[in-house]
Amino acid sequence: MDGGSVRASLIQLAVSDHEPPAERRARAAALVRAQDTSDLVILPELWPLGGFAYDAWSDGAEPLDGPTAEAMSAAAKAAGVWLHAGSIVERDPDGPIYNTSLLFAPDGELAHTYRKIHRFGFDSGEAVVMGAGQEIVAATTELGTLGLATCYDLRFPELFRALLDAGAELLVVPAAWPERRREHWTLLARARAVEEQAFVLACNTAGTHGGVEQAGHSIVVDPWGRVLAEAGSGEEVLTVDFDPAEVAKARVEFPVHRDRLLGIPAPVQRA
Ligand SMILES: O=C(O)CCC(=O)C(=O)O
Repeated sequence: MDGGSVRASLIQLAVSDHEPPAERRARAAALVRAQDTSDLVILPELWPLGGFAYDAWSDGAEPLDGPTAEAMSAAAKAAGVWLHAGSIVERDPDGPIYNTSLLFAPDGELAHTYRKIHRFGFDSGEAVVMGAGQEIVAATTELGTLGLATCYDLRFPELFRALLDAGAELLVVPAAWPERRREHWTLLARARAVEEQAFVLACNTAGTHGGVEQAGHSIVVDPWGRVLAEAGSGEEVLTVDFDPAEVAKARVEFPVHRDRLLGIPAPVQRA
């Protein structure tokens, strides 16, 4: 952090079916280590196995001290950054598998985890084979308070309102969002930034896996809904500098949250 400014790097990793997870893990770790001038580094959702590679999840699931966590902890420490390492398929020895995000501190400690609350897939995939997270996670760091959400969560404004109430200033959203609905991705990222008057740092996947082309277009939006940076479709590292103090300033300058109706009146029944 330099004079109030935070540098964030979003690693929009390409995920394909032909790259073995161990190779992708080594590649991701090298990319994280290279971001040693950043304060915060972010990877996408389920990048070790693939967000749509359902068949690989059961065998490839890993515990919170598994190979991905180990590699990411070492990479965060080597680069000296806060690392939101995207999410893994977490094997809970006492329960189902989960879509779990990992946040590492600059000393390599696993500071927070977040199990995705809204599972995507309706009657298939994640919605069927994974457990749902039950906890809202807002992580206090020297960069600001990070509100954690994952991919499909972006469609549920009530989660982001709860993150606001928990103090979130930077909303971090790793994703494996398909190209087919790319307009929704950028629109919802901006909507959440405007509603919560917060920065949104949304890191998507590139490439094609499990037969699903990914949208890329990772995006960083400021509390006024302005797009500070947006990636293209392929693999890239999107780096942006911003001042987290802009959140408090925006909330004072345009104090919309003051007008929240916490007890919305019941609908009027008409005969
Ligand atoms: O909501 C969408 O359109 C995509 C969500 C998704 O792909 C996911 O949550 O993994």
